[in-house]
Amino acid sequence: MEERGNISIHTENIFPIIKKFLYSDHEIFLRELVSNAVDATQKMKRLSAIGEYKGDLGELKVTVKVDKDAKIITISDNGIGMTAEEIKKYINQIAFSGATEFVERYKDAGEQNQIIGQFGLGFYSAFMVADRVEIITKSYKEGSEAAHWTCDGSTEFAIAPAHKEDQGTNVILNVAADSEEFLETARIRTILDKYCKFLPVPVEFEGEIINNPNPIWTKQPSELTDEDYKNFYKELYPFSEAPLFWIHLNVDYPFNLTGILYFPKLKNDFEIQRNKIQLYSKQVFITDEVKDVVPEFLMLLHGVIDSPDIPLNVSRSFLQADSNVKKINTYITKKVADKLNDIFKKDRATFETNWDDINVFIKYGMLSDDKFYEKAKDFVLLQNTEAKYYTLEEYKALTQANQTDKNGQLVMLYTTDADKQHAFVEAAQNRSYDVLKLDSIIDSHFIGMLEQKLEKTSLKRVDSETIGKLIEKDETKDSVLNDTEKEDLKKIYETAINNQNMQVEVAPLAPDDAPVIITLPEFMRRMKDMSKSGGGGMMFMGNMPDTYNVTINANHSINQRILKAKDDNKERIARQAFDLALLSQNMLSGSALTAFVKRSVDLIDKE
Ligand SMILES: Nc1ncnc2c1ncn2[C@@H]1O[C@H](COP(=O)(O)OP(=O)(O)OP(=O)(O)O)[C@@H](O)[C@H]1O
Repeated sequence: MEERGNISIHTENIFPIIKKFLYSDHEIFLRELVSNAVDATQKMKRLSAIGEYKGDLGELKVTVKVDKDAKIITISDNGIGMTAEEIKKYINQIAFSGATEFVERYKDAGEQNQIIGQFGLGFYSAFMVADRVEIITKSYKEGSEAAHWTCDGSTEFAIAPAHKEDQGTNVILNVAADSEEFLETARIRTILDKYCKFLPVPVEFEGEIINNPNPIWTKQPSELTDEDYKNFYKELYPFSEAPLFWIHLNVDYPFNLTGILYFPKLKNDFEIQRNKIQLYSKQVFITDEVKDVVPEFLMLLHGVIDSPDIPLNVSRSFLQADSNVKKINTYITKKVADKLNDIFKKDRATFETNWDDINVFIKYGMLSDDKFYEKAKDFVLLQNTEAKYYTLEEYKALTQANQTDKNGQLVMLYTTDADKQHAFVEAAQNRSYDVLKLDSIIDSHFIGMLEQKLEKTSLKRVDSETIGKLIEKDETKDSVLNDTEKEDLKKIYETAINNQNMQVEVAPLAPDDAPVIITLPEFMRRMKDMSKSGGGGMMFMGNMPDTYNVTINANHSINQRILKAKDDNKERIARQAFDLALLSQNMLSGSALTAFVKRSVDLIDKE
């Protein structure tokens, strides 16, 4: 006999809310219904395991079918099914989650975490796409009668006896006119692929099993080979290059979390590579926007995190304040640091080979997270121009004796472009100084951080001063020129250069140092860099022209020759020497370059 009734008071406003609130995400109905079907089959397994169900389980499976002509989507399972009473209780009284009762009854059997649904939207999300929903279901309980429930999206429902051979549930959606896009098999396949790819029970669509019910993150690391991890990466990102290495996460206290994080080969465009971590709850895909769950600097990693303890359908600000999320954040950071330390200790060669790809994570992490800095300071590497790698400690040991200045400050030299700054790198090497390669965007911040954290240490770009000034020692160099000669030389050069932004100075350098050296002071450059990246209230600096220091080597024979040259030739030679300095730094162009070439031809012609 058919029975009619009203869905409980809680539901008065639920349908408009479901339709409106979830408007943008209608496709989620399929995730919810397939998840319910999967839960029902899992419960069956559970009942069989604890001896409550003695029959043959058969092949537990969920099937999704689309009948475009009849405008119907059916989600079927051979799980526990429901009696008419259970439908009334679990489906009609929607505020009363069936899972709660299930857990109550079986909590002593353990593993109830596996059973509780956490997705919050539930069965009624079906009404986002259907104007009539039917359930035909038969309980696993012996002698149960099948039941047929129908509801048209109002608060009224009908329930009647039905015929169904096997236990299990068919949820039948009569798709609404405004949702017919979901009758396209391609669309359904895409949705299944997104949310159901790793559900723990086989899901069939169009005669095929579309999921991998045993993804590797649910297994023990000891069961898995490197090949397994690499293959899984391919499964997740079919078009990506093989990952460098990975971390298998596995924790059950104080929260539950499993997963695998991969270190990808980094491309230049970091933005594109973000949001490559997928968040699951009990193998159901939730989102790939993991901001707040994963520390910012680790968002460049790829992979999967699965946790039933992450609150899912809550607002962002709540997520940030959630204590589980904070713990998860800390845990992941620690695991990543430990893993890196492990590789560094066990296989430094591999660590060095991969440095180009991982240094951005590590530096970014050190900059943004003090705890990570504390761990990473032991394995962060500095690379010098000879492509050798040192830890901070090792590098200090290497340079301390030779590169400590007269004030006891250790000066580490670096280049941002070993080719362009070649003359300066060579001048440093001539003094047996070591030069680091710090050339990525993040390095300018990294340099600042090192200066703050390392005691009595500064970093200077190799072309920011003449070598004698970069690392000032106590020794004073004798000058071959007296003060009047120096003053004369300065004036000759000033006239020859004729540019206010070039600060000329005459200094006694080594005779084999270059005759003219042009430098952009470290302080000036950093301020300009800062204003370019919009920080530090230094915006005005960005518009100022670069002011270079031009150091004339008093001890170089050319400069002595200039003083002795005929008056009309003095400035010509000075200009030529200055242009050569510009040339060595790639700063000579336009009419100055043309003039230089002409002058050079003249000079050769005269020889
Ligand atoms: N395919 C099914 N087979 C058996 N029981 C089902 C099925 N679908 C739903 N149910 C019952 O209906 C209840 C309500 O489902 P609903 O999806 O609204 O909430 P839930 O699954 O408990 O929690 P969630 O909000 O996570 O979905 C379930 O707990 C379950 O007892």
